[in-house]
Amino acid sequence: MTDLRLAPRTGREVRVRAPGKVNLSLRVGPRRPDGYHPLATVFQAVSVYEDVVASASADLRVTVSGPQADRVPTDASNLALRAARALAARTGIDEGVHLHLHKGVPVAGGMAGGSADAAAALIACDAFWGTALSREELHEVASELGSDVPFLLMGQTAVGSGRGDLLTAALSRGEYHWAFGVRDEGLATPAVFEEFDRLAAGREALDAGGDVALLQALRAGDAPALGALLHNDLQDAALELVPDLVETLAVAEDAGALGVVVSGSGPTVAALARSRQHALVIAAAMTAAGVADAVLTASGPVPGARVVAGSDVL
Ligand SMILES: C[C@@](CO)(OP(=O)(O)O)[C@H](O)COP(=O)(O)OP(=O)(O)OC[C@H]1O[C@@H](n2ccc(N)nc2=O)[C@H](O)[C@@H]1O
Ligand SMILES: Nc1ncnc2c1ncn2[C@@H]1O[C@H](COP(=O)(O)OP(=O)(O)O)[C@@H](O)[C@H]1O
Repeated sequence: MTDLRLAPRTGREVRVRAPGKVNLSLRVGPRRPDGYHPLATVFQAVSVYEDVVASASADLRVTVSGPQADRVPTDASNLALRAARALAARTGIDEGVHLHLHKGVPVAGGMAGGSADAAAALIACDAFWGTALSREELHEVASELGSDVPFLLMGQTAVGSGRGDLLTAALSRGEYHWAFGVRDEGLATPAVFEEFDRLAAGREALDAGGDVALLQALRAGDAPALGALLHNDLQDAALELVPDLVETLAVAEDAGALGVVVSGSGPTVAALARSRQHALVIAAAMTAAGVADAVLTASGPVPGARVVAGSDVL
């Protein structure tokens, strides 16, 4: 029998899980003087996850695992480290933490994996350091870190305005099933907004009331209606930068998707399926046609960043 006193002492750790997202609708207005664009968006959190573990360390440090880990910076620019630093500054904490990120969300794919890491790191460090911020305070820190971070704290379904950080929960009935076509080569969000500016020069102001029918479809749990209403103003810009995405969208549509759309700033393609089984069929069609480097299936809506286990391991 193992003598527990001889086992390595791994110390206390806090585990947090945060989801990725898809923008069911993303409407973009003209660039503001501060460089951001006003958005009217409907977010859905989906069951593609980032797992973050906080444990003791003398300094602030991050390690990363998962299929695309080599594409994630581990220096001070890492969004999880930035989140830890922002929380420490706000609460006057002068302690270290080691954050390990296991990434399930595609990197630079328009599904907000980095923002999910930031949201998860906020929850993890808040529990690890015992700073016990309120939801409102966490939301404030989150919105300083990035436009998408507050939604990954909140999860489920929400309408976003401002630069995407002002949120109102939206009613949604039932479960929606997705297939995602992922590219090895990501797209940088600022580059896609720049391309949008180039294409949209002179276009109308933001159509903030454009999602009434989509929100009604969500309330009714009407997946076919939702599929027909999926919308992304950044899609043309993403297609301009990665023209092959047209084929990915077409293959998913031919496989019977209820609707297809580029997720956020892309290049991930999101296809709404009739069922979990149908999502697997669409994913297989994308793989067989060679129009995606990897495929994922998921469902939504799911909760935002939350502690899944925290223990004192002796
Ligand atoms: C496009 C969206 C849609 O949900 O998602 P992703 O595709 O990145 O996942 C988001 O607006 C991205 O949010 P996030 O990735 O947090 O962006 P931020 O860090 O705040 O901003 C990165 C850059 O994107 C541009 N940006 C972002 C948000 C916004 N409303 N207008 C912008 O012009 C700006 O150039 C900014 O410097
Ligand atoms: N923890 C992180 N995970 C992923 N990317 C990160 C992280 N921290 C910083 N980044 C940087 O942010 C970029 C985009 O982040 P990500 O959230 O994955 O994509 P998107 O904004 O398209 O949803 C990456 O290319 C990477 O350089």
